[in-house]
Amino acid sequence: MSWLAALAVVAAAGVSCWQYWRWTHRRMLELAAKVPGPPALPILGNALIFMRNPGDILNKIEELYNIYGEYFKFWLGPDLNICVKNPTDIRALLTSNKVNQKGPLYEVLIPFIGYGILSGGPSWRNHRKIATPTYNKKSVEHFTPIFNKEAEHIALVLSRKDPNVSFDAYKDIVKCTTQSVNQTLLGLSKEDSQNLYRLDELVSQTRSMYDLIFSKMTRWWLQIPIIYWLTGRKSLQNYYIQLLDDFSSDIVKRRRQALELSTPDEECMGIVDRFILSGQMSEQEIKWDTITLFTTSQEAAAKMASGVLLILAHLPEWQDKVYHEMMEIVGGHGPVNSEQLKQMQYLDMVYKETLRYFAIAALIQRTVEEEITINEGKLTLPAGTSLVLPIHHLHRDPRYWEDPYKVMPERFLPENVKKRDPNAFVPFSLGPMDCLGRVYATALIKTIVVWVLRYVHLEPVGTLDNIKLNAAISVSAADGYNIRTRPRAQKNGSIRTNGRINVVVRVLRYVHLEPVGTLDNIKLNADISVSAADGYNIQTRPMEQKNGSIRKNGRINGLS
Ligand code: HEM
Repeated sequence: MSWLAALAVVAAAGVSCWQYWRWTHRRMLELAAKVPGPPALPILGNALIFMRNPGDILNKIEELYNIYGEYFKFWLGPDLNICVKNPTDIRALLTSNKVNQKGPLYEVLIPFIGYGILSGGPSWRNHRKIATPTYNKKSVEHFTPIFNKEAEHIALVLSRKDPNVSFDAYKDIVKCTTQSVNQTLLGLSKEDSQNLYRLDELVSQTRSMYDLIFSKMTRWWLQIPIIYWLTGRKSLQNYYIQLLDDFSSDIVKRRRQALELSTPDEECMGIVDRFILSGQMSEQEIKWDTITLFTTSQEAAAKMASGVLLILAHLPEWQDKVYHEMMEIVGGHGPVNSEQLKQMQYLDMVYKETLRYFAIAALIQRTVEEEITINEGKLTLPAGTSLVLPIHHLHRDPRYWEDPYKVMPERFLPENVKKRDPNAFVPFSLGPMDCLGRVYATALIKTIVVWVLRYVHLEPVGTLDNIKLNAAISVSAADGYNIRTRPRAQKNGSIRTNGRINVVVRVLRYVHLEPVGTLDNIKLNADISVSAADGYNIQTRPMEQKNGSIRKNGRINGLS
């Protein structure tokens, strides 16, 4: 009997809480009732429809758009989510000062990276302000030599792959972006960068860490602590948190020691130095934002650079276009600079198509802080709504993208861009919480592509149709970025061998070779190894004397 009484009390308390919640949220409920969406269960809302793997979640959202149109709602427990796919409204919302907070799903990131630049919270604005100068155009210019060095190195690595064996380009490219980020954004020396504590472990574990975080975001029952613990996920989380802490502590320690000896120039100062020197952040905050900036940078840039290589491998005519454009503007060797990158229009088109197709942040979420009206005055979003903005779906909306599942860099030809709503392409998001690394990522990724194309010809594996995506935290090709590479020398019998321009080619660039005597019956000397007994006698004539053409001051114009 006493059990029944207790149960009745609990039930009554539950109903009272529910009634109280409905009363305090009556305005939200009233406005939500006007937005279409799938029927919701009590307490759970629509959480069950998101119990699926990361790739399928994108398909489910697409299905809901097809049923309910470009504005629809769903409930995750008591959390009202409204999805908006209208490009004009997306711009208005992302740039509105009524929508200046990240959404509740970012809370799942807090144990890993605390409140800060990516996860939002009270310190977001200040941390972002401190970090921003390292991402601007001038700073990125200073990073060019490091981008070139690391990109050349990885191109050489790719040129040594077996041309008959496919591999996941990401696994190599991420080493390049990691070393680049360490020596630029994080301000580390090459030696420090290569010896960071648990670096390789972190890079190789990032995907499983994202899967863990994403599973907690999308499976409601994992938010119940006892279930999280019982499924072993809590101890896995602890392992990742320790890994992140060890890694970031080592970076901050190294930078503190370096700063005791000297302070880098303002223009090329890394972010960790800025955090330390600002005197406005606790040690823990510095470590959290160091981790945030490390992973957002090296991992996103590597995925996107691998995506560009994958697309070029599958579209040989575009690979040729980009290659020839590169040879014309930059040439076969030497560093590439930002001015040259800007002139490479074909490369830019392929890059943009990659950003569209592999939109790294498939869905972003914000919290509506004050009521705001959209859809030409027809829809009011209540305060407290979690706004879901589907960059992935916007980038595949057939109203703006013909044959959206097809990879077609020509979509970004100027005449095609002109015809399209500019807000239909927002790979870096918009507004005050947009991507900080846009300029940085673009320069690094394009530099990598230039160097790789110089060294190798990219060849496809399988087809490009319907590549499966993994949308956990940041989008990637679920089965990897699989390609084959063939050194350019082997493909067209031309000049590059193991990353060095063949000596003969270099000589031919500088001089015209002329004979001495005849080639008939040359006497050989056969002791130990054969040689021309009377020597290899020739005459040389500098190129400009022969044809008055390109050589100036002993250098080949634009090439050496
Ligand atoms: C091409 C590669 C990249 C793409 C497409 C991209 C895209 C994005 C997007 C869409 C967001 C908004 C995320 C959200 O609201 O939840 C974002 C945020 C951010 N990105 Fe990137 N990103 C890329 C590379 C980078 C790189 C290389 C860096 C660092 C250099 C970086 C740093 C950041 C940071 C710090 C934020 C958080 C900004 C804030 O909330 O204040 N990203 N990025």
